[in-house]
Amino acid sequence: MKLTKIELHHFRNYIDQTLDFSAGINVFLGENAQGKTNLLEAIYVLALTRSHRTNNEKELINWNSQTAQIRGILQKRLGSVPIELDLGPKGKRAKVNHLEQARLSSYVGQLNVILFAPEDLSIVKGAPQVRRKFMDMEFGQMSNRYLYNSTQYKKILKQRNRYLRDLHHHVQSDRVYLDVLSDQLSAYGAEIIFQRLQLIKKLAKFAQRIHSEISQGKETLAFAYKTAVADDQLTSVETIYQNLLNQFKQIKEKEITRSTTLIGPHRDDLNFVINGKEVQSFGSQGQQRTTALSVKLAEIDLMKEQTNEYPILLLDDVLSELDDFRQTHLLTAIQDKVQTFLTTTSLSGVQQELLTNPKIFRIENGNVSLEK
Ligand SMILES: Nc1ncnc2c1ncn2[C@@H]1O[C@H](COP(=O)(O)OP(=O)(O)OP(=O)(O)O)[C@@H](O)[C@H]1O
Repeated sequence: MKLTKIELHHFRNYIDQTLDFSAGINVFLGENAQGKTNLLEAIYVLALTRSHRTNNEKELINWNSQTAQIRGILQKRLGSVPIELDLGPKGKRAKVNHLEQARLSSYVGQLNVILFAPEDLSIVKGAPQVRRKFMDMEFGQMSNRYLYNSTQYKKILKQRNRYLRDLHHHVQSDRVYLDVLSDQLSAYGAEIIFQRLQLIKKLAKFAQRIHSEISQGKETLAFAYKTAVADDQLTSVETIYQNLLNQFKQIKEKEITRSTTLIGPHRDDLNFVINGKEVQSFGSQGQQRTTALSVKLAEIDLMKEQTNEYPILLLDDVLSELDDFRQTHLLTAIQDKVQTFLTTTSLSGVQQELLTNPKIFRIENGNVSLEK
């Protein structure tokens, strides 16, 4: 999959901007605070309908405007597909082939992106929510079912937490309704956990091979999914569902006292293990970086396997964070396969011989010019 063109209207500091992209490497080059990341963000938002760096969508719209539009032309195996996302005070509207989509979840997945930013280097050591967000963002793009389940799960989780609070403060007393919410949460939660397990297994297979290559055969990387559901109950959606439901019955009083849902995929975690030891606790900085890189590269392969198209790679100021050896791995792995967009303040820290025919866009205060 390639993004051949993008049009921005009133998106951040871009008033009216049209850019034609190379199918290979595209570089957004410029000083700080000129609008490089805004361009990557526009591609990310066009793909996922939400930003990777803000939950406040108003921030995406130019300060002097009420609405913003992002349009893109995708080149897929089966032909060219125009997509469009409109942002405004009434929310978001998405179009594919000029047809408005009733649900955003049916739109996500048209354009698949993988973002690699310096924060991703903390995927190993960072807080568990970083890894949960990672799973939700990646798996949601690969599977509409996953995206639907996690949207429903979040909705019911919110309701359930509110209801637990009400029970705690005696605003409500009907425990049967709590059981109804527990049942619904267990059903969506079981789907999510089961799908995560399956996709993690596939992701691990690719990551293992890549990690072994980068570590020159010295290290074996494995993934461990941490959940409140007992290992021997993880065999099917049904067993996970029953297990969650039973646990909810047992911890009901505790949850009311704490006014929050204590188990489920929103509390789960993903751990990385090298040669039998958890990288989180024991890994060196180098091992953590190699793990992060292996996971990112594995995502590309997994997305290709799941969707039959290579995703687009967005590298936000990350090359300068990687040493030559890891840079070489990254750039060789994507060469001639994956359309890439990277931001940098300078090309001097980048191994330019590995950037084949890059199209270089110079960004100055929201103005874009092509570098000869
Ligand atoms: N909603 C908005 N409307 C207008 N301008 C905005 C808006 N949001 C951000 N900007 C401007 O965008 C610029 C920041 O752009 P961006 O985050 O892309 O920086 P960058 O070029 O990636 O720099 P760095 O290398 O520091 O990350 C700032 O000048 C900021 O004032």
